[in-house]
Amino acid sequence: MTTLLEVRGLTKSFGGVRAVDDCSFDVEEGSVTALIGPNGSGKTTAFNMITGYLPADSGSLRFAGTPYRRPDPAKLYRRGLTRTFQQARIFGSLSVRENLIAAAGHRWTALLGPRAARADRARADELLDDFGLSEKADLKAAELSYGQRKLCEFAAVLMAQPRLVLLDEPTAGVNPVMIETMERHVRTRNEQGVTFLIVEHDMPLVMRLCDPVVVLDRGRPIAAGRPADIQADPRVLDAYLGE
Ligand SMILES: Nc1ncnc2c1ncn2[C@@H]1O[C@H](COP(=O)(O)OP(=O)(O)OP(=O)(O)O)[C@@H](O)[C@H]1O
Repeated sequence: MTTLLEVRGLTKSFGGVRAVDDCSFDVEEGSVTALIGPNGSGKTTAFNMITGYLPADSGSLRFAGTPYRRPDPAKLYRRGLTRTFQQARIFGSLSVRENLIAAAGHRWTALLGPRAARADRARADELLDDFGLSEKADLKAAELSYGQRKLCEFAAVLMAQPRLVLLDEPTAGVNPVMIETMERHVRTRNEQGVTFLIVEHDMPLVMRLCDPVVVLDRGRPIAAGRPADIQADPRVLDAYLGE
């Protein structure tokens, strides 16, 4: 296996709170890696630093062999690292299809001509079909249900054909059918070669879907390994019981 993402010594404090503390871990290409930990253990802050949405106080990362000291979200996106958010970030006033086309990242589609525009539209329609959203394609995204917005955002981040997708709580607040749907899409894309790093609180889902599992506690990784080993690790049990 090759390492797709190396996180080294990431640290971030907010005032007196050290949210992420000398955090290092790897994401192997082809894996579905989980990042778990009790509430407030620094998962989202780590995601925000990895994707360039928040500057780190110190630390670095390497993605696909390239080091990034100050990662920039747009640059990482073009290189194949993308993410979703806890609260899906979509453009409510655009149609569902337009959200996907916008996410293709071809800012110059108009200049590239109608062929490029047709290719983006065709890919958007293919993804909408895969995600069961074809019937919603022309609706304004604001009209989607909460779970459908999450699906729309997931489909949109696939437009740029990423190598690594970070999902921040993909199943938070969605119904059990939607949880299964999300799981199925992660599995399918992973079989097609997409690597995932997932923050998730639904432990049965993490145990079914993810390997390895990295556990954060107070901003530091305290364990990393196979789901069964993580479940039985006393340090992990202590971290969750102490929550
Ligand atoms: N912008 C901010 N300003 C101040 N403190 C922050 C900020 N963002 C996060 N924190 C603090 O940093 C710590 C880590 O928060 P973070 O949201 O990264 O944890 P988390 O593991 O993602 O939590 P949860 O599972 O509840 O989403 C918490 O103590 C939180 O209150």
